[in-house]
Amino acid sequence: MADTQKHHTVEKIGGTSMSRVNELRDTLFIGGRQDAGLYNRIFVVSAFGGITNLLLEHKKSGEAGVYAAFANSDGDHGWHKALDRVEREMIRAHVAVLDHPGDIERADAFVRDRLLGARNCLIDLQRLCSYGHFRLSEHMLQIRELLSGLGEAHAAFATSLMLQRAGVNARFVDLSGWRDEGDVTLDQRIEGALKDIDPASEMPIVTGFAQCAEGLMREFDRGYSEVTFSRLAALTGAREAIIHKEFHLSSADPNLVGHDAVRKLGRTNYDVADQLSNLGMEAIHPKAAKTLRQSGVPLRVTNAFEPDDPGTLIDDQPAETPAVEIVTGLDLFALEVFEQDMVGVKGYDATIIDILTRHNVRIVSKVSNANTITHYVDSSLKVLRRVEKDIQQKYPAALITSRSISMVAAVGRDLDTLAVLSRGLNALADAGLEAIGATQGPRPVDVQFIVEREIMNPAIKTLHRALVETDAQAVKAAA
Ligand SMILES: Nc1ncnc2c1ncn2[C@@H]1O[C@H](COP(=O)(O)OP(=O)(O)O)[C@@H](O)[C@H]1O
Ligand SMILES: N[C@@H](CC(=O)OP(=O)(O)O)C(=O)O
Repeated sequence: MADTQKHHTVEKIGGTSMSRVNELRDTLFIGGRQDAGLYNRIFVVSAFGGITNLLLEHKKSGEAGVYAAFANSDGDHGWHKALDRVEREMIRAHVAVLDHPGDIERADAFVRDRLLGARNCLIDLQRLCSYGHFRLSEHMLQIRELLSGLGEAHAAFATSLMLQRAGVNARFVDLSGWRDEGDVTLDQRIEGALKDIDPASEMPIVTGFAQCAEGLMREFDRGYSEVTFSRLAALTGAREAIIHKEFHLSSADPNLVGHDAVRKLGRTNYDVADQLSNLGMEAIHPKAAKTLRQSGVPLRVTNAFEPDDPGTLIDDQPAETPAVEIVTGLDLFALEVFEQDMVGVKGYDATIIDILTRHNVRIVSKVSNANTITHYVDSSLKVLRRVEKDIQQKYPAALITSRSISMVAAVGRDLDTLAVLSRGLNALADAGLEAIGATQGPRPVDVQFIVEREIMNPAIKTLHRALVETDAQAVKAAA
């Protein structure tokens, strides 16, 4: 790309919206724009909805995709079926968004070519590793990267076909490292790919996955396309970084609480965005938020399907009026370690954390008292069993239990004057819902309620009604 421009924006489209990318052609991409007005926008796209789940593993349920099937295959070929399924679903995804038979044919060929390449690569690797000198385990990360890159490359390719057909000078920019030899950093990968592109007259459609020496997967794992997006925005000095979502960033999931009950977040800050990421809401990947914040690029989250609405601006500003901004929930496990001898002895917590870190378990929150330490963790039960075994080995007398629970959190800026904890508990009790626990830290940015999994959704609705809808009415009445 020619010298640093301040005119352009970098815009990300997530998987859910990508599955409807045809609806965005005449609005977000083209709309009323003509000629030069179309450009100075760099798009970073995720794989079509559900494709990465099939390539790797399901983000929520953990159900095996190609990667997981290959990793557990012990030389058998069960993963081939998983790859066949990816092929069918990729084709289904682009058939749903492309109109022209010529484009569909090219996209079909693209899918077949890439999947055949990936399949052969995995077969060769499996054969090589049957010799014993080569360990499959040493290549798992590269395999994960090879597989995930397929999803974004496919989506970016199909989108550029769609736009070219509509007369846009769109260009497919593949950062996935396909058949590429170079060992480049993320910055070099991005700069190399953009160096001969003029965004003032071309619209780059960039893959959300970028193959690089740091290993996007190793550092960030799922949600990586926001990392590519934010790095690209920072590196090119974008005027604004924009994430397009299926809905406005709302006070709760509109699909759950109701489209009329939720309200759009007009503005919020990075502190709130970090809490949301921690709760799996992915308003933005925390590492991506950091990059944008540090480089001074403003972040906007919009509804992709309402391109005239400015959406939510995320910056470093404090709140104008304190309020609960979002109610969201997450299924977790409560890993409880109880030992009478713990009282007054140091080191238990550090040991548990050590073990959790070794097993790569994400800690969402924790509570402790004299003889019990409970970590609320985002993990599969399988991994948690290994964690329990390791802790038990260290502390043979400890009673260790893992219980499935949900955490429902109310997040907002400056919550300290709002009595969120007590009002939330009362609202739950009034609705006949029991909280197993509740916590509020000294920094007034979130309050967490622990409930049984079966009541997570009713608890979200109840807390949203009490803490967002009622407060909004009160503010309106007072005005
Ligand atoms: N507070 C919220 N605001 C908006 N959407 C939410 C919220 N909480 C959950 N969601 C859900 O997130 C889903 C996916 O969001 P989106 O960011 O568009 O997808 P992707 O992660 O694929 O980019 C939406 O369909 C919506 O049901
Ligand atoms: N498709 C990848 C990368 C990503 O960030 O997706 P999305 O933007 O749809 O959350 C994943 O599911 O992890």
